[in-house]
Amino acid sequence: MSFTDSRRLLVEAEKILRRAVELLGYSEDVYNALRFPERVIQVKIPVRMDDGRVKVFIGWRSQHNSALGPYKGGIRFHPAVTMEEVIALSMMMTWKNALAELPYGGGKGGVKVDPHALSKRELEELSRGYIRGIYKYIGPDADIPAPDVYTNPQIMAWMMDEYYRLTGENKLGVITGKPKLLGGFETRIIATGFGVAIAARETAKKMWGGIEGRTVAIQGYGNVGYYAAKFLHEMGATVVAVSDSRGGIYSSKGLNPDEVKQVKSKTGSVINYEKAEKRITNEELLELDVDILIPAAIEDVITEENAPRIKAKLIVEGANGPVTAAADEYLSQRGVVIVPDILANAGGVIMSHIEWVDNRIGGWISEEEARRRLEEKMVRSTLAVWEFWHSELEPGKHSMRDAAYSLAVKRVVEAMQLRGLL
Ligand SMILES: NC(=O)C1=CN([C@@H]2O[C@H](COP(=O)(O)OP(=O)(O)OC[C@H]3O[C@@H](n4cnc5c(N)ncnc54)[C@H](OP(=O)(O)O)[C@@H]3O)[C@@H](O)[C@H]2O)C=CC1
Ligand SMILES: O=C(O)CCC(=O)C(=O)O
Repeated sequence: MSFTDSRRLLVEAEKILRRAVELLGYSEDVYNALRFPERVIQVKIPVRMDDGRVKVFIGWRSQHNSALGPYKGGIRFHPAVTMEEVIALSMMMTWKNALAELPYGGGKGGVKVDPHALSKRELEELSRGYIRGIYKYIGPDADIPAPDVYTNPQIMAWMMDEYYRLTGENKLGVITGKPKLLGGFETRIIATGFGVAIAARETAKKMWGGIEGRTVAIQGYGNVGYYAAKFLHEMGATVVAVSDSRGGIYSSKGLNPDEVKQVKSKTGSVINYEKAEKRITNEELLELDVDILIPAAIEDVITEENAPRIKAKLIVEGANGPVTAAADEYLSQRGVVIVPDILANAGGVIMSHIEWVDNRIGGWISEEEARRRLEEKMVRSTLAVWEFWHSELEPGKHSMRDAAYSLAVKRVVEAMQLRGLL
């Protein structure tokens, strides 16, 4: 399991798109019109390190499709980021934004770097350098970045400020996921994990009548994994296992997500939580006999190889691309319900949209209102996909991913047709 084979994510994204295009009865021309990004910007970022030498980092911004509005999607700082990975993630943003009925196209950014190895000053230099490379192509009506893996509100603040220095335009809406003082919302921090928990709860209601008492295993204890655990625990589910990059822990009676978080903050990893019954590996976590499995770390963790050993009846994709197309088909045919990433983890971008609207109208939306709208939209999207799956497709033959992609791809194609692009 690693970020390394990143070409694979693009291959997977193309496979899923092809399946949706075929299901919708569109031609090869339509597939090609949707497959390639509209623009990919490569950025070379020289950073003066604390020891005096200049180190060069490479980053990208992929702008996949703008039929429904400005490009929108996060920026990832990770040592294994590649251009292909960023393109694949930007394509997934196109479908995610369309499915959530947001007025956005899809974009994504990434810098190949281990941010944990940088000092605060070096990280600021890198963040500002990235914006110097892409500022001509972004803006509140052009492309609106946000946080993703290993980026955070402070990084968004530096990036927004750099945009202002370069353009003279102090536009808060150029970037979302900012600190509260700079037009952000505290709700953005919890939004993706909260949304994952809502998608799980609504699907569990359909499958079992409710989520109370259902056992849950979560891979990844960062922004998405921790808040998914916290809210599922509050909803009455039993979180029996969690993990991070150093491994996982298991407790049959359930873990307290906040206590585990405190231990991780103090010691660096969930594995140091002493009240757990035992330590487990990330591979073991995925194969636990639980009701609900939430991969919320990295892509491609459930593949043809381990799919036969997966025991969960419901998988909710917190991460982007954690289940390969082949594993999705195999598990769906076995009756496992998989809530796809473009639906399950849309809470982050839904909240980003609320922040962007608020920035443009001068700051009127309260945290309470934002959270209410976020929950309402997540419930509506989840139920819409479920209903479409059951009324228009054949569960068993088609997966919930097929339903979500059909709805999303159709919206993008229709927008392109209206614009005269198809
Ligand atoms: N943040 C957001 O709003 C959104 C995020 N996503 C997706 O969710 C996923 C997680 O993002 P996010 O929570 O923000 O990222 P974070 O950087 O906050 O957390 C990532 C977590 O994954 C863990 N991890 C990293 N590598 C591995 C590995 N090889 N095995 C197991 N765990 C690993 C990390 O461990 P450690 O703590 O030890 O570093 C960390 O706990 C990504 O796919 C991202 O694209 C999707 C939509 C929105
Ligand atoms: O909030 C945003 O715009 C970023 C969301 C994102 O990158 C994602 O959903 O993967």
